[in-house]
Amino acid sequence: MLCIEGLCFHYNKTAILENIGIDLHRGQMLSIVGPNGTGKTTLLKCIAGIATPRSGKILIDGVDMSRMSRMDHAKRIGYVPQSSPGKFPITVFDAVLMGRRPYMTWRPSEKDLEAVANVLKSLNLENIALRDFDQLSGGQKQKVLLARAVAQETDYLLMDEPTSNLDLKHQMEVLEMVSGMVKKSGVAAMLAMHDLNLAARFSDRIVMLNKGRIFCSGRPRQVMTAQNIRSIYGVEATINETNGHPHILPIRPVSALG
Ligand SMILES: Nc1ncnc2c1ncn2[C@@H]1O[C@H](COP(=O)(O)OP(=O)(O)OP(=O)(O)O)[C@@H](O)[C@H]1O
Repeated sequence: MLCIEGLCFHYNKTAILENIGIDLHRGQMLSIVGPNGTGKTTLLKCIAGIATPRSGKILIDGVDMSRMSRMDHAKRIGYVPQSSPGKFPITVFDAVLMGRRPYMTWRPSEKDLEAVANVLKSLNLENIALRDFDQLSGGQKQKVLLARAVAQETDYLLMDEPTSNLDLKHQMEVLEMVSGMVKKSGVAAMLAMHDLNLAARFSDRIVMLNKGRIFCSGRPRQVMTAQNIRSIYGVEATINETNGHPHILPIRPVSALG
């Protein structure tokens, strides 16, 4: 289990996250939602070890993350950033192979190469395996970064807006794949999501953040209410039920009601 307790994060003197407490169990998909600038990326960066919390604890399977070596952390937590690194002058295959770094010595083993080939196949990336990463489209890059994290074979997968650059088909492909890993392999996934309908459809639980604090959390039906969406997003919305999931239909910004 990934357990976040009383986590606070500041940029200089500005509080960005305050008293965040979240439990993520294996076999669960949890989405973090909330307006722009509310701290979703910062929270994922704290768990990914890129940002250092001012206080609070992150326990990974009972072990305090702050006491883990970088390699131990990398064997447990995979992270797919929101945007790709600036220049990344390597092939797609090599970019995905970087996910195997925690397991490799100075050269990849047969197992590493096989793991990369399997991930490229499952994400339909085989046909671009030898292309330069820098020359890919935004959506292709996003899938390659996901492939790199999947090749890392961690128990916990963090994804920052994993569908933001993807067309409809690729959004479904990526979320179906992650959902399959969660259900079949017992991986736990935490996703920062802007698309509330995709979050409602694929998540077991949703945490709604507002101004760096947890506003509410629970099953999609408990969180995706017209009242919560009005309070947090300032949007009047109708919530319908489609295939057993809440479906949010935004009507208008609350301020435009006059
Ligand atoms: N390097 C930084 N220095 C100072 N403040 C920062 C820095 N990075 C982010 N922030 C601030 O931290 C707050 C939270 O940002 P964060 O990116 O975590 O929000 P978010 O919920 O992921 O936003 P979005 O939905 O727009 O991606 C914002 O107010 C942002 O301006």
